[in-house]
Amino acid sequence: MSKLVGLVGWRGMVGSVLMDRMVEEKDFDLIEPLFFSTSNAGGKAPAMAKNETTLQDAHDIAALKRCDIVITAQGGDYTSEVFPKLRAAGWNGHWIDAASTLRMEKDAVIILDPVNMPVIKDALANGGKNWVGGNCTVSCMLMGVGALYKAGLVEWMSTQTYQAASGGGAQHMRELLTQYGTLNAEVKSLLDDPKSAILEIDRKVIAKQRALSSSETANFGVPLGGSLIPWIDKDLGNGMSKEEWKGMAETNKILGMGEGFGSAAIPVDGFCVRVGAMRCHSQALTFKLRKDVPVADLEAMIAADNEWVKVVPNNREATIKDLTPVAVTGTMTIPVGRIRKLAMGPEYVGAFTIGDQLLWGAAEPLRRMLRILLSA
Ligand SMILES: NC(=O)C1=CN([C@@H]2O[C@H](COP(=O)(O)OP(=O)(O)OC[C@H]3O[C@@H](n4cnc5c(N)ncnc54)[C@H](OP(=O)(O)O)[C@@H]3O)[C@@H](O)[C@H]2O)C=CC1
Ligand SMILES: N[C@@H](CC(=O)OP(=O)(O)O)C(=O)O
Repeated sequence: MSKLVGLVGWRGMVGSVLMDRMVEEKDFDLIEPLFFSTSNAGGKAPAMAKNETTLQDAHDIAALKRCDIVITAQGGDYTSEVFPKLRAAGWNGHWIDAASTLRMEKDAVIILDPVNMPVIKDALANGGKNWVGGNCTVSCMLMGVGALYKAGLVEWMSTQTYQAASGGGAQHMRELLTQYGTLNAEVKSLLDDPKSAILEIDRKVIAKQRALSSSETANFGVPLGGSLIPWIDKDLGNGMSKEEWKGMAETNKILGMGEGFGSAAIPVDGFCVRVGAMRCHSQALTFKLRKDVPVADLEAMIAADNEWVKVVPNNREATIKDLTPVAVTGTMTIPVGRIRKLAMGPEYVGAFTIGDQLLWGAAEPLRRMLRILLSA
């Protein structure tokens, strides 16, 4: 008999991408889905429903308890409220979650199976039941350059990120586009006149950016269109943003290294920056390798690591064509390019990588974990 799989958060942005991928990969052929809602219990479940066509109340512990597996992309507040109650009620099913809430819990595994299948298998063999998707930036980075970690080559890594508006959620994407629209409208007549002075356009744009209404900056707090914001997530009070903290903590946990695994953690640190891209997170990486390895060998290792990674030749033409958010958005491809030795010495290597933060950064690891559980 098919497993009963509860789906919570399926109509949100991450959830919608997840549903699309599940349909594409025919995951629904293998399960009996039970759709939940926090706002429309009793309503009609989406077309993927089979026998269970009524939306269940996502806060109804008894309804959730019926499920063999629950997948949620509803968000951290939902997880904080419902997950402890569900476990306390004696539910022993598998919980697959997109939110960060449980990620660093001892009994939770951060799932990214092309990178850490051994860690997942080990946890499964030991009765693991809690599976959490990683931070989008970390997951996309490891899909690209995980090979260097697996080979034990990385002494440390520094990341400089260029994170898209979608990381904040749907409203942030809308706000970014509204800001771009407002700025364009402000100088439209000057742009239409090829003889207009660029410095006048520039003056008007900066004046408008500084005067954007509070409703036009309600989500980011400041203008992002035509600007950037070098802070993402909470202020940890020690000069570090929470997004930056996740880089080292999650990279090591995903790889089964550092605290809790009886080995030294690999240092990962840098700056996380919000830019005016829509839904792809990009990162410039600096590696200190444990030894001097030729660039061609590094490229070969990266290219052979998984079926989605694609090495982009380090030349201008290939880079501007294939190594941009516009090229990558909506695809499963993880391009890694700009791979070259840096001036600091032969063990120092630079690379640039991009991933769709709603696919590999959020939805895809969840549906792949479902498949792993179904085939276990
Ligand atoms: N955004 C991101 O980049 C990432 C997000 N995550 C995690 O996933 C969680 C969900 O994120 P995200 O998908 O962006 O959140 P959304 O705000 O898009 O969706 C969350 C929920 O909001 C409710 N909702 C209310 N109004 C609407 C509407 N107009 N359209 C769709 N849904 C609506 C839905 O619940 P209901 O149907 O019950 O009303 C939905 O499941 C995050 O909180 C985070 O924990 C993880 C990785 C990346
Ligand atoms: N913080 C990420 C998005 C996200 O949801 O991250 P996390 O899953 O670690 O909370 C960003 O803003 O780009």
